Amino acid sequence: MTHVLTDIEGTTTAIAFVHRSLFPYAASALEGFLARHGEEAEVAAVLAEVPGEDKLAQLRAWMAADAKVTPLKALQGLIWREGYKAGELKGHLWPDVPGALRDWKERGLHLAIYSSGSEEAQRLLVRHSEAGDLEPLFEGFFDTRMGMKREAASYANIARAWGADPARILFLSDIAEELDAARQAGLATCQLVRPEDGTKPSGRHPEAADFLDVTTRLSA
Ligand SMILES: CSCCC(=O)C(=O)COP(=O)(O)O
Ligand SMILES: [Mg+2]
Repeated sequence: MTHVLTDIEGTTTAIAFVHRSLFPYAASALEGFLARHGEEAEVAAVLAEVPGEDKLAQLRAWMAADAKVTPLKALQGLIWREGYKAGELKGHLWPDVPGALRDWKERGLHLAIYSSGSEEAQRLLVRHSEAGDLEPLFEGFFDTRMGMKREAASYANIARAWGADPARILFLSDIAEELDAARQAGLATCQLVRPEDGTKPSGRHPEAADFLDVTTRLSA
């Protein structure tokens, strides 16, 4: 294995942090953020991708459905940027994650993230993590612009963009359907089955309880 591609929610980071901190933060800040920044080019460009007249209503409907749609994920990233910079947010990483990532990097492994969260949201979470700035450890931050996470073509797109042989990429996720799609594209897979997140083993992918388990698998 030469490359490790990791999911965030349920893999590096507690599901509870995403659903009880990040998402509520964005939901409560949304209306004020649009009032302050809606005319700015960066935000207006995202809003142009939101269908219908009532952008706020559409965004709130997507939030309620946890829709993994690119314009919502982009806007959440812009809102979280304000929160991280204000010190109101800190990126959660499970205790086993920072040391393992540094170890893998020191071994010469290439590291990247693939999440439905936008590239901006990914960078912010690891830059402002509880373990400090881990952004330099990663070569890539792939999001739904590469495709949806349950589609095999997305992983082929990522391997091509990363310049990596799919068979030498290990994809880490908690979601079996994402791992299925990655396997279909020729990637190696490992399901993170973190008891703290209540993840259920799929029984069709190799499993790890944490990143220390993954290190053991990488060393095998
Ligand atoms: C980068 S932290 C925010 C994660 C996020 O917005 C999200 O929707 C997570 O979805 P995933 O498909 O990566 O579990
Ligand atoms: Mg996940």
